[in-house]
Amino acid sequence: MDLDALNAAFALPNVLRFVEGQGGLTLIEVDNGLARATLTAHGAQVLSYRPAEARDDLLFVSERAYFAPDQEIKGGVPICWPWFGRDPDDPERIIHGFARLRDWSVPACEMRPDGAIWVRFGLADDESTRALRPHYFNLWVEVTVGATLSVSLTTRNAGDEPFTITQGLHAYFKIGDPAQTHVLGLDGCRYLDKAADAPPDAAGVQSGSLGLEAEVNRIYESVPQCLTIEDKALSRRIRIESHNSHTCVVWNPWIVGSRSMPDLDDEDYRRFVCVETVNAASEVIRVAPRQEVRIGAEYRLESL
Ligand SMILES: O=P(O)(O)OC[C@H]1O[C@H](O)[C@H](O)[C@@H](O)[C@@H]1O
Repeated sequence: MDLDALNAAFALPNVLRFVEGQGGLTLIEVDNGLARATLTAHGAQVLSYRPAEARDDLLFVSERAYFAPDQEIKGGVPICWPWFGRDPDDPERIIHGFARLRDWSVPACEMRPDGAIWVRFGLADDESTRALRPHYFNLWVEVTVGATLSVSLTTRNAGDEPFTITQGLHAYFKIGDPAQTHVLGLDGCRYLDKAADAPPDAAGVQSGSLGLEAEVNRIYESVPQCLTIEDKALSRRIRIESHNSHTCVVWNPWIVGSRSMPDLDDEDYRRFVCVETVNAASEVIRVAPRQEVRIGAEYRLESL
């Protein structure tokens, strides 16, 4: 990407600049008084967000994450599209779709009246995407870095045939200690249990808050709009407000899972939990010709 051109168009002295990061990836560094954040055009991914008064980052990024043009980055808020989980057309394909492997363009970037920085990333179909899915599309990821962090993903069907997608904002939240972390707001929600030792069609109903004591890999259905991660070790709450999503994936790979993933440290299961705003499982989204659909989430940190 042409960093000089991006900086000439959008840089704001001491507030926003484009730099080259590890693996040659394009990074956007933001420090606007409300928060500090790092975004990358690779996958249109937020890598880091820390509000001005916060001690710790909202997000986790693995120290073993790959930073390379054709790899996904383990951490931050990966964008999963046009399939979430396994591709129903071909389960051998990369999990969670191709959007997070691509370099997105940065067509717009501005400071809002309240001082927040808004960035728009764009991606459109090309020969290689049409080889995987024969769809004509425009995608936008919009990120707002302010007193809260907002991420949204808009899909526009640019063709004449309807298509279906599943998708997700696969947020990796930093935690201080799994034993002192709970996910609140899922009480009474049905879930599909995808943990490695669960039988193929295992399901359950959440009772009370969800603690982290073993592998968790659950797809919760009909979830409320607002969920909370309470983290006593970091003395904070993370509020997650989702839009156009009624499904939430909670994932912590625990010890065996962390050890099995080359881009995670063996101990990383102690350092994050994923609480993902998704359209997945039975929540498949149909996009009619010329129609736009949007999924989004706003993340807010509060002290305990
Ligand atoms: O592809 P990754 O970023 O490693 O994420 C991988 C994980 O994502 C989701 O949370 C799924 O529910 C898990 O089954 C999967 O293992």
